Amino acid sequence: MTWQPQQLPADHPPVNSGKIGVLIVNLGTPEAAETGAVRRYLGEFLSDRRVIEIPAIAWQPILRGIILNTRPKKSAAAYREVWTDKGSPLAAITADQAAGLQDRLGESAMVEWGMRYGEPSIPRQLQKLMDAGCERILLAPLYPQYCAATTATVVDKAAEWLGEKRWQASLRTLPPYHDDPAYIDALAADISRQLDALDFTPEVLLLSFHGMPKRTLELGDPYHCHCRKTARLLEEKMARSDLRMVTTFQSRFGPAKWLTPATDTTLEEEAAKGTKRLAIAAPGFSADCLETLEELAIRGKEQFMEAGGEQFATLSCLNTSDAGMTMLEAIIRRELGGWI
Ligand SMILES: C=CC1=C(C)c2cc3[nH]c(cc4nc(cc5[nH]c(cc1n2)c(C)c5CCC(=O)O)C(CCC(=O)O)=C4C)c(C)c3C=C
Ligand SMILES: [Fe+2]
Ligand SMILES: [Fe+2]
Repeated sequence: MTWQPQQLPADHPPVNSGKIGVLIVNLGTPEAAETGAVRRYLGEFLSDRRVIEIPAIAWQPILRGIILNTRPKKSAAAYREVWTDKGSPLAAITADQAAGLQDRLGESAMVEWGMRYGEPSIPRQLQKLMDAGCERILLAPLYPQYCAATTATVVDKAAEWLGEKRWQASLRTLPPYHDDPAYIDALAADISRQLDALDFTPEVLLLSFHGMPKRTLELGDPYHCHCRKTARLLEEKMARSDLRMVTTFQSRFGPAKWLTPATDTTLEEEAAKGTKRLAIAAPGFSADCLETLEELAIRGKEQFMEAGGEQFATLSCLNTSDAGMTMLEAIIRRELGGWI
């Protein structure tokens, strides 16, 4: 029997289009700063076995019976404090990063953005790229430090989608870039620029990374080591003898032991031991979000000032800064090597 084009499966892209797709991915965020939307988002996020490593039979009753009845109202109030005209900051900034990357890559690749939890979902965006003829796709989780709860779960979700395809697009994934000179240089330049623009001279620069349960370090997750290495390289690169740099971990969740030192207790301890002027940066977050704009810039400031601090500044993440976009373009282009 001779091959007929109409025999192509319905989900097949245009033949030999040769197009390349890039999907940048971040964590996910609620659709609205309202209790119901936050409950739906947290329900999906906190049901991920990569995020909460407790057997579902024990965890789901706690999640459905307690957490989803209490936390969404509190979190929605926090989201309202940082919500923008364009929606959640994390979604708005990620969309802008994709548009900026598209401008920089031009015709050589089609760029989309997606979220691991909520919308636009990874399957939806992978399908969009494939429908547009992309046969090769670079999946780029925008987490500089590898963590099973973030990087690996993005790859799991894409693999789940691939598992339903008869004819799969070829997929590459962006490796962690915690020690990549392009990333360290971008952070050093952007943080130095922001420090120089402050109207005070900080004594301490806190480098606050998202926390993880301590057990994940003991189980072999490289996340903690990646954060420490980023911090060490950044400190070396910035070479500021006038500034004491301290690495901390934020956003503790639940009763288990998390990585230490914790950002909130460090802020109080620093103030208590006499530090008056402090700046805080969050190098592990590619985009500003609830964790930086509310937890650090609002709650963190309150904690430091109430404990005796006098001047406090939260620095922006790389977002769509020149330094950040130049870094993103460089690491994505490198990964597309051989394709474009
Ligand atoms: C056990 C719970 C959590 C783990 C593990 C965890 C890991 C983790 N998270 C990020 C990045 C982000 N987390 C964000 C919000 C957020 N994180 C948790 C819990 C865990 N995170 C919760 C419950 C929330 C929601 C907000 C709240 O109710 O407090 C965000 C911001 C999302 C936004 O909409 O702005 C980011 C980004 C990393 C990098 C990480 C592990 C390394
Ligand atoms: Fe988180
Ligand atoms: Fe938080």
